[in-house]
Amino acid sequence: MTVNGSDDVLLVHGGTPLEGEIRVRGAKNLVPKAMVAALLGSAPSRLRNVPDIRDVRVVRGLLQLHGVTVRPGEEPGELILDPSHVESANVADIDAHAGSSRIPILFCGPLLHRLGHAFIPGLGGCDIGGRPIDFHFEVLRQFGARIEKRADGQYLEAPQRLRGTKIQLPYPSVGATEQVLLTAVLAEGVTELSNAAVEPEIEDLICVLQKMGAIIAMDTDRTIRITGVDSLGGYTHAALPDRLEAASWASAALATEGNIYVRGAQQRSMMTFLNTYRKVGGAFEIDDEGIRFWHPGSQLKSIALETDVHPGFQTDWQQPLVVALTQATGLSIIHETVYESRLGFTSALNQMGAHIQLYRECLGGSVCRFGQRNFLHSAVVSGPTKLQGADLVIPDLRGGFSYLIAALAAQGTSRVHGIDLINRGYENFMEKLVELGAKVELPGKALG
Ligand SMILES: CC(=O)N[C@H]1[C@@H](OP(=O)(O)OP(=O)(O)OC[C@H]2O[C@@H](n3ccc(=O)[nH]c3=O)[C@H](O)[C@@H]2O)O[C@H](CO)[C@@H](O)[C@@H]1O
Ligand SMILES: C=C(OP(=O)(O)O)C(=O)O
Repeated sequence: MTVNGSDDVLLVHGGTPLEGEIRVRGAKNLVPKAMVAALLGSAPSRLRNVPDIRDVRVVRGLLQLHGVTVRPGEEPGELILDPSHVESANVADIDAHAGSSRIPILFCGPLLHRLGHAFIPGLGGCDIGGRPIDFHFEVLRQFGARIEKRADGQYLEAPQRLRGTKIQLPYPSVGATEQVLLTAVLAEGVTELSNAAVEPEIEDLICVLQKMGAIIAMDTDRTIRITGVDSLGGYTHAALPDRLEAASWASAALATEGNIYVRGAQQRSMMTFLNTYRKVGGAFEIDDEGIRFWHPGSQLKSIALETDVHPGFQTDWQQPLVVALTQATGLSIIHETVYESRLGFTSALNQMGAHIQLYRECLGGSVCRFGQRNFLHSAVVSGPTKLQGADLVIPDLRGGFSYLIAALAAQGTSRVHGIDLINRGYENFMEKLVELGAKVELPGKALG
């Protein structure tokens, strides 16, 4: 199969159910962070189940700039990361990665421990809200770091060894929780973090750090206690599978009336999604190797859905599932409580024939942080509606995959622009589409 991932328009001829088997590998929201954790060790680490996605390549490049040797291991998807010669990197070289991903912010703690200073370029990531990083800098200051914002990025230094501290996050931020973990493990003394995020990817990062020699206790009330140690070793770890990618394919099966076996999908990290999938009328069957998702042929049912921090319904599951909800009978209500601007992608679905109305109010069970603040963060989806092919421009990672699903479910041909963005978090997605029988073409290229 030859696929040139740098092409940026995909022609999608819709109307064919996706059927077959694909495999998901390690989670986009864990693997790059486990790679950063390797910086903290005094010995090489071995990370398995690593997907070939852009966020991994960005972190690999940043680690190499800081003297970490990163090479493939013996088995496919294995990386060996050797931090024996960590060194300062040239600011201009780091800055070349500006805007590429959100992971560079997590280099702060490890670099402060290893070098006493760090430079963090402007962050990238999906444009789905303001995405401030104030919690990150506040906690780093509490550990004793000094931070200076300049035009090209953030300059940090640790005049002395960072000290454990007591932290209460204003909101259970995934990134800020990881920032605390990656900093506290080598800080002097105990750190107590309350209102922490507890996503499965965070638990897996804690497993990685524990393998390296860290002492981390998780309470049931979102409190994490970390007892700093003087040094850490390497780890051998198989990354947990990508529950976000798995749910995207599950939504694709539902929207296209298909049947997809997602090898690698795990029930434990997807329980909330599976409950919702069942309420919508989707069918699934779980075995030891993965989960089969399919449309059972009966009408899909409308639901009320609120995104939330784990164990709630993950916000990254929302956009692909909304496409399937355009095919459900009745009114579905979506309340997005994690990001204030994650529903803008629906305007293109409306151009395709969907009926989705956005609201500033908090629709659904609870009032969220965005309630009185003028953000269109609730939606009512009225279905079922037939979708027609259209010209689509991908706005963000999950929105992009949602447009692919919509185009595949639609009658006629769609031109999906900006598809390279999907390579940031979906490994070999075009090969997978072809394997599932999708009729897709890269203009001027062979896809199979
Ligand atoms: C690479 C990665 O793992 N990305 C995931 C991570 O993003 P990320 O770690 O960036 O998301 P956070 O959990 O930090 O953000 C959640 C909310 O907190 C706010 N916030 C966050 C930090 C801060 O300093 N100040 C602040 O106000 C954000 O604007 C957002 O409204 O968790 C999100 C929530 O599960 C997922 O959607 C992303 O896929
Ligand atoms: C929002 C996402 O990712 P990031 O935080 O990397 O932008 C996502 O994976 O859907």
